[in-house]
Amino acid sequence: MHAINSFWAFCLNQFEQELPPQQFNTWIRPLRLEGEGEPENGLRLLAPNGFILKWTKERYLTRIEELALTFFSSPVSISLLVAENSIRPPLLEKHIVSDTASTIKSTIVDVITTEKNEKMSVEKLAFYEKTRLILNFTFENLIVGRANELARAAAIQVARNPGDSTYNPLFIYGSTGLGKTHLMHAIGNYILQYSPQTIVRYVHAEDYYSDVVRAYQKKSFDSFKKYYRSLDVLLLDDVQFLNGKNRTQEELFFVFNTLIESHKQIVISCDTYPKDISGLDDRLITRFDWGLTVQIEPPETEMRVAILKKKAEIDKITLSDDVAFYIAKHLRSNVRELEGALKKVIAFASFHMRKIDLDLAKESLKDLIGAVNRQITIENIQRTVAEYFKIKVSDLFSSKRSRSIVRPRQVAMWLAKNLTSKSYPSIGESFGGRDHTTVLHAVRTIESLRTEDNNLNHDLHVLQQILKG
Ligand SMILES: Nc1ncnc2c1ncn2[C@@H]1O[C@H](COP(=O)(O)OP(=O)(O)OP(=O)(O)O)[C@@H](O)[C@H]1O
Repeated sequence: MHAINSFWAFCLNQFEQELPPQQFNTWIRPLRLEGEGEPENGLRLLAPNGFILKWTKERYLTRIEELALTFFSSPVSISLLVAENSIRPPLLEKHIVSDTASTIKSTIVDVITTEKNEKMSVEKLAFYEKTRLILNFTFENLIVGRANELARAAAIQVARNPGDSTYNPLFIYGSTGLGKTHLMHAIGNYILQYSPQTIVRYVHAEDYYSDVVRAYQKKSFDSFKKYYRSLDVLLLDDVQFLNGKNRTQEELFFVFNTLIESHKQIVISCDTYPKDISGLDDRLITRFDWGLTVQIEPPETEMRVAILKKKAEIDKITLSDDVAFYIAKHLRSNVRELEGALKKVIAFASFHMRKIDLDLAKESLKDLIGAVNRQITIENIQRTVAEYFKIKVSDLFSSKRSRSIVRPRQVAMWLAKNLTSKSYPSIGESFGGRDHTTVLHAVRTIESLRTEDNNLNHDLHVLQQILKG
């Protein structure tokens, strides 16, 4: 691999660890390296459009420069440019000319127009950001197989005819990491591609809940309601997170009714079938069943291989069949895990300046695959953490709130999330019947603390080594 390619693989890996996935996927992942070459010629990064260019320059360029200094031990010139053949929605020109209807419409059109001239106000950028759509999550990038063909077909119908009552709401369910979020973003991206004036908003249920709380605190319920009720397409992800949040559910109930009555499209994702969602108002559950409910199942081996090849192709990496089969054979439960493995292989190859072959894949994944085969259990994690921090296992289940207990408990939850395939609710259950939001909070706390706390990082490292054996 060329030095610059290796550096960019290193950079991607680094950003992925430092940024929340949403930010990484939106701003860093779409950047492409121009050409290949030696560091003396500098690093040229291509952004697919003006917004990404501006945003990345403002927020991440300094960090890329720092990483270059670490990697090459000398400064490297870095230029960020808009890709010349950046993809534009086919109907865009028509919309730009003909669409003068409302301020919101023209704002979107303005934002898109600026891809050419790069003159962009922060408000417009923020407005665009409001859709929260990950540009790479498209139908083109989604591999189809038996596991998701029905869900994908339904999603395409929705994207072509948003608001059609046969598919409204579209309810997509399946366990974690199987592509529900990807499919929702694909719907949003497709609609905006062909009809950029549509007001599309992707929102994770946790963020919807935060919006409700903020509206309460700021006494801005009117604008909250107005905003959500003005959407043409609402994509609500992981609705199971609204478990027990009654006030938020009530708000959603009204939004739901308003949108459906005015033939606006709603797409919802969840980890279970509507009737199995716990802690959710029956009125909502019944409504979730009004349109079409589709499931995504874990992909079979051939589909896992195809997904790996597609991901490699997006990253401009050649992946031979034997390597793809090796990874697909060993990691079966979800696609996110597969992607993680592929990234590990790519990073390993770039660090060691080696080509990706079966030996390298085996070497770079021996910990991961060993760990999966050894089946790390939550009980095992609890025992190991208790021993390590010299507390009792029962303290991890208890409601004690002293710091000496709370932190190990959070660490144990973080390890459970990272080393097992258990969902947040099931981890909560294993820690004395706690709510999944407690687990989510613990995982986020540890994620954020570890970036600045070296001792904590060390503890996490050692514990993972012990658990992986
Ligand atoms: N069929 C597929 N083809 C290509 N990539 C896929 C496919 N299914 C899933 N992925 C990828 O797997 C990763 C995880 O998918 P995603 O986040 O959509 O899962 P999810 O079902 O929403 O998970 P969660 O319930 O944890 O939110 C994403 O990077 C997505 O692009």
